[in-house]
Amino acid sequence: MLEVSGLNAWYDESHVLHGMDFTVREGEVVTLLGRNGAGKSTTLKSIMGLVPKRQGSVRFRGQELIAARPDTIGRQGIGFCPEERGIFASLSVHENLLLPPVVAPGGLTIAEIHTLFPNLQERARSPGTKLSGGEQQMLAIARILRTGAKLLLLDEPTEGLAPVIVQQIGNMIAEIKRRGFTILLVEQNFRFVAKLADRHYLVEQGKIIDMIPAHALASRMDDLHNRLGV
Ligand SMILES: Nc1ncnc2c1ncn2[C@@H]1O[C@H](COP(=O)(O)OP(=O)(O)OP(=O)(O)O)[C@@H](O)[C@H]1O
Repeated sequence: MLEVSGLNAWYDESHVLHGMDFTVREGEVVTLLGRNGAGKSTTLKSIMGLVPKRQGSVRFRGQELIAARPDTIGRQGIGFCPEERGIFASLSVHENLLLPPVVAPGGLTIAEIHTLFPNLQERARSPGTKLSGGEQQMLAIARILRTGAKLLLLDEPTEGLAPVIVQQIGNMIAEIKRRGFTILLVEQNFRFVAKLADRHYLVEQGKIIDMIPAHALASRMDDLHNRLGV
């Protein structure tokens, strides 16, 4: 579904990605693991066309997107949930949900979103500011499920959240996968991704240095703790 090859990215003079190569197949949950500053967020932003300069190849469903603009990339069916979540404080939960344009058929309806996220239904009229961190994260993910995007790029969805909320987000991602969405996930929370993902890519200094399938994760734990510094 997504094939990234030889991806380089820069912020002004700063060369951050140095030839990233990886793939995400339809229906998979795939993670990017790595230390702070390894280039994980920049990889998601580069796929979306949100870095000042990028080179290489990003193919989505066979179509080359390396020269495309962010709105064109979104309309191809890629949804991005940034680390800062992007909830509009002055809008209600319902208004936030309706904000992104529908880009393709097959997105979840508001009724389906409310079934999946009962909290968001209860809070439909509340302003974005009144939401807890966990509710904001759920809203940020729910919002892109509506658009018909089939590949979701999620940047650290559990950051700063309490363990019980992390568990809820995990259940929600498992349910989204069950419904046929494909997910590329950046995470620091190792325990969280271990249960969810099909494969893990290890990122170091702007490159993929290893790929670990889910079944091999247990035997690699010590090595990974050392490499990730967690
Ligand atoms: N907007 C920016 N301008 C300049 N440099 C940036 C910018 N954003 C990130 N960087 C730099 O790019 C490198 C990679 O950052 P990135 O955020 O992709 O790392 P990461 O692996 O996602 O880690 P983190 O979990 O800390 O976000 C870092 O050295 C960072 O300082």
